[in-house]
Amino acid sequence: MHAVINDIVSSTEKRVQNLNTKTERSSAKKRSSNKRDIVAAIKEKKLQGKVAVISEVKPASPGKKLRDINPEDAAMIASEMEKAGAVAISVLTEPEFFHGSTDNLISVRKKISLPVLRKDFIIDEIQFNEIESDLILLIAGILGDKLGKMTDMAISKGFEPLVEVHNENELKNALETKTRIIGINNRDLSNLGIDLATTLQLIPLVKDFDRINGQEHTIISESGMHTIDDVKMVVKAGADAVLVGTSIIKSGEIYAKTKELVDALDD
Ligand SMILES: O=P(O)(O)OC[C@@H](O)[C@@H](O)c1c[nH]c2ccccc12
Repeated sequence: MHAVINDIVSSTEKRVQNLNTKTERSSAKKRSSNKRDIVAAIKEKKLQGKVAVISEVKPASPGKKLRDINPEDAAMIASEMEKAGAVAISVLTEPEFFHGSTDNLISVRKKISLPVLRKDFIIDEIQFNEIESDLILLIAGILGDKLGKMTDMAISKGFEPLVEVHNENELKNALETKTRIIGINNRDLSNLGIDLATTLQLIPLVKDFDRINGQEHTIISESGMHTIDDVKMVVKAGADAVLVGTSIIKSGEIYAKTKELVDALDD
């Protein structure tokens, strides 16, 4: 794997060690019971002819600062995203490489009523006890054969898992878990390169699997989408939702840019 992802994982291992010394393993937190159901919300958006946009509160990506975001800003940004019709809000909580924070997520979740995704590198179950969120990201390429167990554990803690894949092997692994939601990351974590064709290649494999097994996964195309045409392309290919961070944050017009993507299918 590439240096950046290795660095992110080692930095996450240190965070996990700190959590362990704080003995938070015993203070198991369950997500609060008022369920913000993203699967139902995505279906509803689609029925309205709108694009289900998961809009991301993202201060930076590795080596690229986007915008300083403190908890107060995070709530304001998320609130504009909600007004513009976003179906859910993703909040980076990884501190070192993405400049995120758990305080940003707490502040967002208090302010808005949409489902909130915790965007972080989850490698140990103790991280489930850190903070409440509606969804939690599990990255197949990082968890490897721990993916199934971590998915079960996330569900038992009351989280909706979003299992992220980037290639066919990771997808096969993901489809063996109990997740209802598959995220197809167009960004290759090993070199950070973007290729929207990743979504187009993997969607048919999910659809085939679902047809054969009588299942219905919700598919989210993630990363690297900037324009109305980008979004139209992945939706036409069968994506149920899109996850967009950089282009919304960088635009400086959170409401207008989110709305533009939500309305991408309007004539
Ligand atoms: O900023 P973008 O290219 O619109 O991408 C958003 C989101 O998909 C991206 O932040 C992301 C996808 N998977 C991740 C895993 C960890 C951290 C971040 C991510």
